[in-house]
Amino acid sequence: MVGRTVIGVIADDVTGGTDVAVAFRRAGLATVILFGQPDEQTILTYHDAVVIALKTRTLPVDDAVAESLRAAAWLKNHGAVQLYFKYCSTFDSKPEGNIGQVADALADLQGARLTVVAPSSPEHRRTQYMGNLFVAEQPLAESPMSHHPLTPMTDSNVVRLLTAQTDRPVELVSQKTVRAGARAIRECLDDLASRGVRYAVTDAISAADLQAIGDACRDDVLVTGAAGLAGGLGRAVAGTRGASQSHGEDPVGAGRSVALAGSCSSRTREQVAYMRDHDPAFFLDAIATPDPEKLAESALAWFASLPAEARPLIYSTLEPDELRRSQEILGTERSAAILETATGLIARGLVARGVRRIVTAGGETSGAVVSALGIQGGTIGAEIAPGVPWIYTTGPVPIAVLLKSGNFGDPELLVQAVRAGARTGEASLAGH
Ligand SMILES: Nc1ncnc2c1ncn2[C@@H]1O[C@H](COP(=O)(O)OP(=O)(O)O)[C@@H](O)[C@H]1O
Ligand SMILES: O=C(O)[C@@H](O)C(=O)COP(=O)(O)O
Repeated sequence: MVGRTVIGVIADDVTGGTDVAVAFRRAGLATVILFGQPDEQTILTYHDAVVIALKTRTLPVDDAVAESLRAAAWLKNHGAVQLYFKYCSTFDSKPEGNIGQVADALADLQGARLTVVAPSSPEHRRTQYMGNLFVAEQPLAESPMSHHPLTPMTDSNVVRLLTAQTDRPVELVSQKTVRAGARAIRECLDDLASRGVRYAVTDAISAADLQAIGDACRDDVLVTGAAGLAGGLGRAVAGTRGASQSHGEDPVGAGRSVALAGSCSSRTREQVAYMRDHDPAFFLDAIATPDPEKLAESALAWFASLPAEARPLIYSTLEPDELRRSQEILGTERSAAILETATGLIARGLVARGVRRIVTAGGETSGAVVSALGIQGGTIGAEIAPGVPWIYTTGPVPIAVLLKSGNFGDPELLVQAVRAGARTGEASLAGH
């Protein structure tokens, strides 16, 4: 172990926060996750890495910058010497921001000359070559991410995407340099810095590439990327190679379990379709009932009518053409706000009715649930899929939450997650 809080992590959404927390923990660092801005009462025992999971990805730029700086200041006051800005492995952002602006603000706070930008996360099949980001076999802009409800990604080139979000010079560190190893990467970064470049968008297509980048920027005051680089950096900082901390024990055990899905990603659509074939399911129809309180009431009344052993799904997930219709009728932001508010109210109602295990699909959706439940933090439990751990909340009545990124997990994940909780109170991914 490293011996003090060395890495302070600012994640731009809560599923990204859990993903990056797992990456640092797997690297051998004692890691804690906090949701939203901690206050002065937040008690922090000893940790190597502290993740603050925010919900800033789709906020207006100025708000996202202010929230990120506040979290960064807290982390620095609590001992962090290095900051890690975690954004999505598919660089989810609007054309105008706000990854670039948040990175600018954090770089100024840290006095960083040059900052690495590496969204690649090969474990999740996100790779970057010659600045172009791929989702499995497809360029980002041709992948299902081009249909995202809030941040449709229609350009695959990270240098271009970032350049549109910052006035500072951006250059590529290509795969050739990365393959030459950590020393060559470091020399390249130093050369770029001496030429006034401020961001190095760095290719990576394998875990070994990310390890070399992590080794190269081990001492940088600001590093940015997805969970892939966090793993490389974490191992470089910990001085270990893949040492894995044991995960926290499950304090919740068997309990009523419900899945809430708000993601419309292709993987979540498969997971929802699979779960609808296996378990009772309730569709949140925002067009028919554009009032979050009423929508939540009807979902909770439906839940109350189910037998106690049911493991239901409550979802708003739609196919891209249906989603477009919903957004045309209600407006993109209004429909998201209605559904996120409703889902938060439902989560609160479920906990009031004795539910102790909640599985959520979607980053914004998970953020709405965490905030409605007032969850301030938790310990990281076993992963049910790579980057998708159970989190056991702190507080007098702990609950287990599984905050699933829209794109992660096998098609059976939601069904397995609600069953694993109901049967044994535990589910883990072999090998992690
Ligand atoms: N039926 C729908 N109509 C309009 N917006 C929707 C619908 N279902 C979900 N959404 C919104 O789409 C967004 C999905 O984002 P998110 O939860 O982050 O998923 P992902 O992890 O796939 O990005 C949320 O704001 C959610 O409220
Ligand atoms: O990096 C990733 O892909 C994830 O950690 C992530 O950020 C998830 O975001 P959502 O897809 O919005 O859940």
